[in-house]
Amino acid sequence: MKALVTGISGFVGSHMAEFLLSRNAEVVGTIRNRSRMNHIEHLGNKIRLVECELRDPFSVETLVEKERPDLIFHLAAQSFVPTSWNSPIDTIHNNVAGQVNLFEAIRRIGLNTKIQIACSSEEYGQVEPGETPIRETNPLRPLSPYAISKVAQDYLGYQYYKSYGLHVVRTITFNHTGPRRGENFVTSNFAKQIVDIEKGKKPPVIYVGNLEAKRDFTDVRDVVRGYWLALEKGTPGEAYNIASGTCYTIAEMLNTLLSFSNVKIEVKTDPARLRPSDVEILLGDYGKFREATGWKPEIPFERTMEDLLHYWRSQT
Ligand SMILES: Nc1nc2c(ncn2[C@@H]2O[C@H](COP(=O)(O)OP(=O)(O)O[C@H]3O[C@H](CO)[C@@H](O)[C@H](O)[C@@H]3O)[C@@H](O)[C@H]2O)c(=O)[nH]1
Repeated sequence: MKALVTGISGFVGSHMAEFLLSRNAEVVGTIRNRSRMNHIEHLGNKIRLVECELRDPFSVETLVEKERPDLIFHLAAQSFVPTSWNSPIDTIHNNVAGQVNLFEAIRRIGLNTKIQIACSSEEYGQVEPGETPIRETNPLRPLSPYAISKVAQDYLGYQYYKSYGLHVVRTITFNHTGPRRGENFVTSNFAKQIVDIEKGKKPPVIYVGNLEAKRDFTDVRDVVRGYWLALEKGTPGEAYNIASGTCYTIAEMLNTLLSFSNVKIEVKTDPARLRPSDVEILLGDYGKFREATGWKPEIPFERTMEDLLHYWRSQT
């Protein structure tokens, strides 16, 4: 079983690679010339890396023709919401063109590859009272260029299944975190600030943005198991929420992190961390995915938060 992971050097990609190796899959991953390798160095020659620029159709077609994977986990993306306001066209081009190039390559070469695509709960955007927990049937009211790029990826998955019969499974993943989460994202950002304070690298002040937002966090290690099950048992063309079914305010998430540390910290709002529009609440109903695959989250939120702090403590 050969699995291709796009974005293998990223946060989710590195966990996906570890999971696939535990299932004895042959793992090939795409990197770009500027990719950082620190998340996958420990995997050594257990995985094979191929340089591929997903925005370039020739690069993608060459890769797909040569590798002919059985499974694709399409995780490469510009995934940070604030960046999408600074460079909306780049986010949309990167996320949408990369996926179209993959789909077109599979279709033109005529492979039966099963493809998981990483859609996002950001697509739901403005969620009205009474709509939580959010089901896949909820209207999409995206609130950022990033969310728009994910709506496009999501519906391209639907369209390529309907038009050409491509085996695409659309996973709509709610927030996920754990060791190696990039430091821009809120859980890692706060964990790293706490660890920097513990190590005396910065004064005991933690800078924050909107602490009122509510998010549904799943451990990345549960998420990648979900992606595997999505291709093993999911129905092509369908969209599935992957979530924990519980949500916390960002303030509660911060307090959970602080409960694992001894430092006394002052919390200050940094206006630069506030967004033009922020999604107020994301709380997912994963019943459809559970029904189809048997998946449920196994790692409790507190353990994820503690592991994240341990991760940052282990970094120099
Ligand atoms: N990044 C960040 N966010 C902050 C901060 N303070 C408060 N927040 C709030 O924390 C929430 C989560 O922010 P992020 O961690 O940046 O994630 P996101 O915008 O929810 O997007 C993540 O989840 C999506 C799925 O819903 C993913 O698709 C996306 O790639 C990303 O992982 C947002 O409401 C944000 O305003 C801060 O200092 N930094």
